[in-house]
Amino acid sequence: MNVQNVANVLEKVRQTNPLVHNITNVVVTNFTANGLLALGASPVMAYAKEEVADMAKIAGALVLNIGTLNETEIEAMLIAGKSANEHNVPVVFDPVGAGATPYRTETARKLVRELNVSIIRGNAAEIANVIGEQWTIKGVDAGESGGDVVALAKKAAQQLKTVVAITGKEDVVTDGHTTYLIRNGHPILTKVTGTGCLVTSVIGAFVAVEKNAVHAAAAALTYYGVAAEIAAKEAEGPGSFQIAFLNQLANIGTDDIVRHGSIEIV
Ligand SMILES: Nc1ncnc2c1ncn2[C@@H]1O[C@H](COP(=O)(O)OP(=O)(O)O)[C@@H](O)[C@H]1O
Ligand SMILES: Cc1ncsc1CCOP(=O)(O)O
Ligand SMILES: [Mg+2]
Repeated sequence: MNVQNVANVLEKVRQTNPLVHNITNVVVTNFTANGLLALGASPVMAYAKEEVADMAKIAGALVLNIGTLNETEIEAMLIAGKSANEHNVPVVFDPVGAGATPYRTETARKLVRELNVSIIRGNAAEIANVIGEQWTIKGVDAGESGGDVVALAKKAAQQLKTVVAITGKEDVVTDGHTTYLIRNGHPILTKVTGTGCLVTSVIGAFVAVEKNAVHAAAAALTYYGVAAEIAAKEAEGPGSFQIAFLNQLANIGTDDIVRHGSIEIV
């Protein structure tokens, strides 16, 4: 996977407009739908247990996010996830806040235990908590906490038998064997709520068209980071950044990714 491959996967998303079924949190719902539309994907949010199995099976990917979890929603996630698994629809999981409360941690573990998750995407602290590792958060950016993020990602991938994407100052994607490091993005992403949740759904759109889950996640994170870098140049603060970022998710193309993308195997 190199920058040209990243651009190729992006073009495939834009040409095929994959349906991404999200069961996500109430904070980020609108931003996620708009971000997926800007990318060129087709977002749908569907939560009722009566319909999630039917929606998941026609989707290109199912994205599960426990940001504002409750029992009704978790029940729907399990029904949707089992339907996706039966119909070979990839499941992408964001364990928002794992470690913050026992309920979140236990629910995240239950979902990865009971479902076949293709990709789990979180910050370092969340991924560490899902696998029961100690991880100290210093400041906002868990990725800067001094721990070995690559080692953590590999350990999580081997333990959970899934592709793991850890985001932060640098992003790591691994299946436990092949590991990519992506050095794109901008610190202002941490000043807009939902930028982690949106990138998980963007990974969903990419894995809908690129079946190699490591390649899909690495491509999505590179594209996302480049869009953020370009948007940050024209933003005065978090407010105008959010708008500029949505614009750049739609506007950037092959040239921008080839020029600014930073993706390497480590
Ligand atoms: N310090 C940083 N510098 C550059 N990009 C960052 C930084 N922190 C986070 N990002 C980017 O912000 C996006 C969201 O990641 P993150 O903040 O880790 O998610 P979450 O909000 O779930 O904790 C990712 O694309 C990541 O690469
Ligand atoms: C603030 C908040 N509270 C519960 S979910 C949520 C959004 C988290 O979004 P992200 O993980 O993308 O920063
Ligand atoms: Mg998050």
